[in-house]
Amino acid sequence: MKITDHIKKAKDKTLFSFEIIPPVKGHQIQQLYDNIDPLMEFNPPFIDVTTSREEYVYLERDGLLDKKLTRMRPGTVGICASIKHKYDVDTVPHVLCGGFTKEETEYLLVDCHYLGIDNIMALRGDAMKDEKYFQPTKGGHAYAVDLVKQVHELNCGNYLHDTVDSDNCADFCIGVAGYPEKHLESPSLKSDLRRLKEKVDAGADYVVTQMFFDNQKYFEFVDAAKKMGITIPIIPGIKPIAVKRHLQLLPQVFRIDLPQDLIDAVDDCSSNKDVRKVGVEWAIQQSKELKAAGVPVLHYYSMGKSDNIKAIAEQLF
Ligand SMILES: NC(=O)C1=CN([C@@H]2O[C@H](COP(=O)(O)OP(=O)(O)OC[C@H]3O[C@@H](n4cnc5c(N)ncnc54)[C@H](O)[C@@H]3O)[C@@H](O)[C@H]2O)C=CC1
Ligand SMILES: Nc1nc(=O)c2c([nH]1)NC[C@@H]1CN(c3ccc(C(=O)N[C@@H](CCC(=O)O)C(=O)O)cc3)CN21
Repeated sequence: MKITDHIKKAKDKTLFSFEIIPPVKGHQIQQLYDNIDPLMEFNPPFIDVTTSREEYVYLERDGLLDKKLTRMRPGTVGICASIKHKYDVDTVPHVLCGGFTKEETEYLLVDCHYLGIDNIMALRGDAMKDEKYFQPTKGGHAYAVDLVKQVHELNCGNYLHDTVDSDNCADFCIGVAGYPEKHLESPSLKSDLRRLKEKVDAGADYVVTQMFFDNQKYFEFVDAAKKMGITIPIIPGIKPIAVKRHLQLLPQVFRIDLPQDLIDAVDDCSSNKDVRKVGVEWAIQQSKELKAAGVPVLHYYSMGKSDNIKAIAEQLF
């Protein structure tokens, strides 16, 4: 079922969802299930599965270093299919521009259609680890808006190189990313919102936000988006701080600000076990306020061990 239909069906009730990252290849999918199992009692209507960029690895061969390009965490669509089958929930694969040609993306979308996947998160993707800026892949899209257009066209039976007149067209519901504190490459929040509006006009059905730790930023973003004519659901993304290092890492990687009270509380912790507790408590307070404001879904970035997401969900769902 489409995310937008889940939201409509829930009426004014706030739904619970989360996001997971595929295991490093060669590792067991059971690890993933072990972290999903405890969250299923909160009835997530959907689970997102991220896609990681390919990266360079250096292999030693006969005393020389051989540079190879490889994807460390492949399997997004397969994991979506297996989770959908095992738990009977909708799954949302993250589809990236970076690392894929348009043709590869078309085939991936066809797989999703055959697998009964109804939702696609359309993203540009980050720069590769050793690149300073995002470089479009040869034959691939440069911006998420172009990927949204491709999915939208495919929904209409318009493939890249042929049109199919069929009553069995895909009908993907399309999610896109939004940035309450603007995307790192954008010159201003307003320019970034204009880009978001372009994605909506191209066919996006809902937005999931970048993590934020100050709800005011989300509320202002939603207001500004509405003023710009964006009326689709804007789902807040929540990440509980888990280790002291997140104080530096999260602002650096995601270009978001942390409120001083949260920084002080984490600084006062003598162990990462205490930091995890502070992170959970902060996320609970954030979630309660967002739920009271009537957000459609609370979407958690789990990305690993799910004990903290469970502790939050227990207080809210
Ligand atoms: N791997 C994953 O699962 C996830 C990744 N992300 C990351 O979020 C980041 C951005 O992705 P999206 O928001 O989907 O990308 P996007 O293409 O919508 O925007 C990327 C940047 O380009 C700008 N932009 C957009 N269209 C433009 C145009 N025509 N001309 C000039 N600038 C333009 C935007 O303002 C923004 O700064 C990436 O770093 C992506 O990987 C976000 C969520 C999940
Ligand atoms: N720019 C960007 N890239 C992404 O891949 C991404 C977003 N934003 N925002 C939405 C989701 C959330 N994602 C993530 C990815 C990693 C962590 C995370 O906490 N990672 C490390 C710290 C960061 C690092 O070392 O690179 C961790 O400690 O778990 C959280 C959310 C993936 N998505």
